[in-house]
Amino acid sequence: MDNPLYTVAQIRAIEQSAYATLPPGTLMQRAGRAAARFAMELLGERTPGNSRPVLVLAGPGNNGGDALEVAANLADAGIDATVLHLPGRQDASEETATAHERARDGTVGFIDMLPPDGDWGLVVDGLFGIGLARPLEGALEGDYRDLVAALEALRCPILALDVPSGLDADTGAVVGPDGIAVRATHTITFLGDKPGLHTAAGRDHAGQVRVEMLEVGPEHLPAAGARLGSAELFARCLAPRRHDTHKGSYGDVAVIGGAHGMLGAPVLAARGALLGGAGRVFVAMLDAGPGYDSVQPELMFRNADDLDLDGRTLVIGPGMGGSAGAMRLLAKALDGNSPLVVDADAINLIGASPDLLGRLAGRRAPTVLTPHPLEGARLLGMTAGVVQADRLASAREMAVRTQATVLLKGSGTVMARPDGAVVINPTGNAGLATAGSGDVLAGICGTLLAQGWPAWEAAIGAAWIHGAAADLLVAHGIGPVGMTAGELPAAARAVLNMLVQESLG
Ligand SMILES: NC(=O)C1=CN([C@@H]2O[C@H](COP(=O)(O)OP(=O)(O)OC[C@H]3O[C@@H](n4cnc5c(N)ncnc54)[C@H](O)[C@@H]3O)[C@@H](O)[C@H]2O)[C@@H](O)CC1
Ligand SMILES: [K+]
Repeated sequence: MDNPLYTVAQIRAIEQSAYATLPPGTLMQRAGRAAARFAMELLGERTPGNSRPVLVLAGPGNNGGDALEVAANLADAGIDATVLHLPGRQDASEETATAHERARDGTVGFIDMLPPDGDWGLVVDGLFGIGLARPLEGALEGDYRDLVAALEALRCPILALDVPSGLDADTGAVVGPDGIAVRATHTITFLGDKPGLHTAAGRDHAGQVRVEMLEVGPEHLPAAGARLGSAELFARCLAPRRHDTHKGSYGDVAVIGGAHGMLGAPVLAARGALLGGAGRVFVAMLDAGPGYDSVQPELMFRNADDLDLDGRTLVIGPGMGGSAGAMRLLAKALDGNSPLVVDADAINLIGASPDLLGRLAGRRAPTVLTPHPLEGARLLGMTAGVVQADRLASAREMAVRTQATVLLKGSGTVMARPDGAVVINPTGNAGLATAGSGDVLAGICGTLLAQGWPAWEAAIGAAWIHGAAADLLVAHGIGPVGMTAGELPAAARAVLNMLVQESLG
């Protein structure tokens, strides 16, 4: 299944192309019908026979027109719908004006302000969609800010039309330095899915996303530069294991890191690599550390300076620090021909050294970088805030500068390639916001490279499997609160085996 993600500019182009073949207002009417159906599903799910009214928030533009259509459709279905309409200063479009008339002519109720004691069965957010041009603000502009803040206190489902109001559909950032956006439980998005619903603040604001194409056919759709991840994107790498194999058949991983005081990081990465299926896994410590891992005694511990790096997949950086020794080892790893995952301190070192960056960009072997936003920011010479403001553009820029596959961690992990292709990972949860989970991810990425996966599939697969492992743990009550990184490798192993099993059909 292909899950394209379109920019606002592309959605506008799809709209224009489709409108050229349709009578005016058709798409808005279709959007209104589809969203009203979704609203009724949500009302039905809550309590059968729920008679609490639906509050529909309608803004000044066509997103508000969609909302008015929803209200009219709900009223036609006998549902008590109340519209809070904030018309704005400019004239509404013809379609929105028509939708307004339709709602006015029916049994829809209209109010001017949110009653303090409203008891709603559902709120429909049709304030702003892809036309949001600036942050939501106060009094002069119709009290959008206070209205959205007041929704936070409601306990009913909130269905956002197209995009939760206040969220940037391209980036997933809340618009404005001190901005606010609707926190929806569900979003029905029109004419194609949008990256901003799946990364940065997007996942928290969009809730569950349903894509509604409004009967617009594929001939109107452009090529997407970004897509939402799925197991199908790496399915071709999921080979069942043959009987006649041995540990050498599944690759060696060496995790290089572990300066004094940070010895756990490479061990976590190594456990991720081992349970992810590599034949043999080494932990190459920079400083004297433990001789073995009592939890996972299969791991082989070496001094980093003594380990032969050739013929192994390397994961370099976890807990590595920034010593001269670390730098020397990193230069050696970058110059070699081994598949490589560059993580944590190794990324910081590259960010501070044009020489190391040059060696990285000159590599030929498969290479994946796994920065979190701050490491990514160091690589680009900017702040983490700037990276987060546009995660897709930042990841693309990192991929261009490093000529490597980049996996930018965070809610809605973004994978980017130097040619500009982007995938946003859909799995995972807040349980991953814990020390060491990134080390395990680097280990999983390394183990997939060691088993022969190309860099792109290894990055997409590692993010997907790591997130799905966290989702599996949550399903068993292990998180999101209190999930630990050490619990991830076994869960990732379960996910990987399930995927292999499923790939057999
Ligand atoms: N693109 C399409 O083909 C379709 C679009 N539809 C809907 O139309 C929406 C886009 O409509 P519009 O382009 O009218 O844009 P919006 O309805 O998202 O908002 C634009 C309006 O809001 C005002 N505005 C923007 N930011 C503001 C702010 N912070 N405070 C106060 N006012 C602000 C603008 O001046 C303009 O009047 C989509 O998101 C979707 O919901 C649907 O009708 C289906 C078809
Ligand atoms: K909206």
